Amino acid sequence: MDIRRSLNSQSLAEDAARYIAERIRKVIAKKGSCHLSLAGGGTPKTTYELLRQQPIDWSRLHIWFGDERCLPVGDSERNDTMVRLALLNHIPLPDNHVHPIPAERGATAAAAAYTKELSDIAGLDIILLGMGEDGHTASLFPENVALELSEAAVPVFDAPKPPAERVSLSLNFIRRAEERIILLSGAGKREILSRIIGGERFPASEVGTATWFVDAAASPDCRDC
Ligand SMILES: O=C1O[C@H](COP(=O)(O)O)[C@@H](O)[C@H](O)[C@H]1O
Repeated sequence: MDIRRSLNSQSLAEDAARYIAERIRKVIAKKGSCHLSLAGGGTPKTTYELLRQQPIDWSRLHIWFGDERCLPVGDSERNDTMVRLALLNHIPLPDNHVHPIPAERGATAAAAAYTKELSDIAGLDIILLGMGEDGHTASLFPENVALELSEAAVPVFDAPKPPAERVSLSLNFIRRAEERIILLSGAGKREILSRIIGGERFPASEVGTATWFVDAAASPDCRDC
């Protein structure tokens, strides 16, 4: 596992924002555009706020989402609401470069629509992911049937973390991206990370090769924090 440790959540956000910006620039230099998928939840918010200050040719970036909660557009618990407030509202990105998951239509219809939209591109260049305290990533929860589905975007029901109905990129599709970056912050993540390092399997450990940005509180090797 490629684990990059940061002192605290602020330095994790700084380190991750710098790294992500550098990766985006590399992809744009090579391909002319970059398809980036973003994570939701609380962990990446500061990273997004710092990412918007980085020198990036935003006109060449496309934003996708790793998962969405089935709530009305604009709901404060939606992942795309957080991403708009922290990043998208502050950068000159063409409207048609933002690809929200239409989760307000319900999980089944939204997953089908997003799978269709994703079929227009060759694949994602970079996927940012988080990990929950139960080892879930995107909206792929341990033992949930969505883990077995192979379309690009899949409906998720019975998620143990509210709301129960969600849409997620599938494990299959996440594995096919060019690059994965996982952000982990806080003591609540330490036990699961330690079990993953010890060889136990959780959805977050199954995404394929990834660069893990971990702060001291989440790090099993940090005895004093
Ligand atoms: O519900 C979700 O949880 C994970 C982890 O969130 P965090 O608040 O613990 O950082 C997140 O990656 C995912 O996008 C989100 O929908």
